[in-house]
Amino acid sequence: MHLLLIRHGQSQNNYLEQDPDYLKGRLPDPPLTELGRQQASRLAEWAACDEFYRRITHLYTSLTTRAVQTAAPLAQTLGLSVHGLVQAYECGGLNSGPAGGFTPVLGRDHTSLQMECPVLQWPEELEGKAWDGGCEAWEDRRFKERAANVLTQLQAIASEADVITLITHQDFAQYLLAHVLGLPSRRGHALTFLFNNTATAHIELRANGKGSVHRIAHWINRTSHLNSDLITH
Ligand SMILES: O=C(O)[C@@H](CO)OP(=O)(O)O
Repeated sequence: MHLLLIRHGQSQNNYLEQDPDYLKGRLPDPPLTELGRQQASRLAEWAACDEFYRRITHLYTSLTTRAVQTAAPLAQTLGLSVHGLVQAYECGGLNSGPAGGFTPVLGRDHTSLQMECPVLQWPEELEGKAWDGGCEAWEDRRFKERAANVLTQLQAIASEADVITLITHQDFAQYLLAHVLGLPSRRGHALTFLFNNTATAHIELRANGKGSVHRIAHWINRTSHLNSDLITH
């Protein structure tokens, strides 16, 4: 299986991170900025012309607004539906942030998120319900467990030649990459891999015929679809 991880485009929170009042202005479930939408469009345009991206067989996304908005142009270009993956959200889940006492915040429902991405398929486990936002304590073991679950879910649906794409988040991608590459565990906020907005990471899991699997990192943090003035972190 080929796993293509994509970080969402620049969100309003990513933009605000340069502001000293960031923690006060932080939104629980921020939308993309105009620049973030441009990044997502560039990725879709790139995908239409790139041999590897045109092989994408499945599109999955976290149920945050910024991830679903990033999925929309890519899905349209590739003519694929987008499947919501409950556990692919950012570490910590949706909450009001430090200024709001980290109060849990509910996620959106299917109808509302379909306004961002009409081809969004709702996860069966949430049938008739909105996403609960996944608010969780900041504990390394939770993120590792979620990353392992997400990869198990994706591997269960994938055949060897499939290219499975998941739109996810900077911190959670660190756990996914560590798990899929078999790296030692990381702790806290330290980043192992730079993962810019709409950057991609391509990891291949290839059975070697002797009962084990080769893990091949083809690339991490690729932003070939963006001019340098569109690269943000
Ligand atoms: O939650 C966030 O704001 C950041 C944390 O680094 O992650 P992402 O922008 O990838 O969602």
